Amino acid sequence: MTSEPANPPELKATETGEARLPTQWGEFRIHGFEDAHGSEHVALVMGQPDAAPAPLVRVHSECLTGDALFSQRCDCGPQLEAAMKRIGEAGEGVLIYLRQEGRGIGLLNKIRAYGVQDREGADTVEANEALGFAPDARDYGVAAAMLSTLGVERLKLLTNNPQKVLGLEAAGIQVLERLPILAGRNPHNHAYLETKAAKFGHRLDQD
Ligand SMILES: Nc1nc2c(ncn2[C@@H]2O[C@H](COP(=O)(O)OP(=O)(O)OP(=O)(O)O)[C@@H](O)[C@H]2O)c(=O)[nH]1
Repeated sequence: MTSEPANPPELKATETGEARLPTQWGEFRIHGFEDAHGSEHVALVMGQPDAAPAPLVRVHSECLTGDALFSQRCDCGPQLEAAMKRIGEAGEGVLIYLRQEGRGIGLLNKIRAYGVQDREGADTVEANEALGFAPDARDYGVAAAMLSTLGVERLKLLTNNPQKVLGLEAAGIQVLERLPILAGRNPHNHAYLETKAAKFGHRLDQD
């Protein structure tokens, strides 16, 4: 018996519309959502995950530099591609794309944090703190609300981040299994990945 989530997911995201989204990994349906702060998020849905006992799900936080601009400072772009490919191969699943850029501090602040890293040799946590931000300001309640709306409350999660598992579970989602997603390691993101493992407990050991 689990206690009630502190923030009921149904209060946190409103679905605004859906449409076809053909991709190189197959056809998804894209669902738009707006959260209580007016931020816009999307879910890509393939197959009938609401009818599956535990569909494959990726909850991906926005990274404009990695997802769209091919940055090698992080592993975000290759992880996004790997997740879409795995859902495509499974023929079923959900990719939640959360607009929580820069672990929730926003694009412009992430670029300032990159500057602190470049100038001072700070790691990603130290750079956030030097600018007065928490190391990770994300909230997975919105993702949980989106998943609940899509009828997916028990799932297998593609992530290396144990905080993501705990965050979703705290918001009422049952994560039956954590599946590693190891992609995009390169010489420019070595320190970034090591900091994730050392300071956030990311599981990168299956690489
Ligand atoms: N503040 C900050 N954010 C960063 C930096 N590098 C990448 N990010 C952000 O980190 C987030 C990474 O998100 P995800 O890939 O969903 O998640 P994760 O916590 O790495 O965990 P995984 O599920 O294992 O990938 C994105 O929002 C990026 O914009 C950085 O140096 N500083």
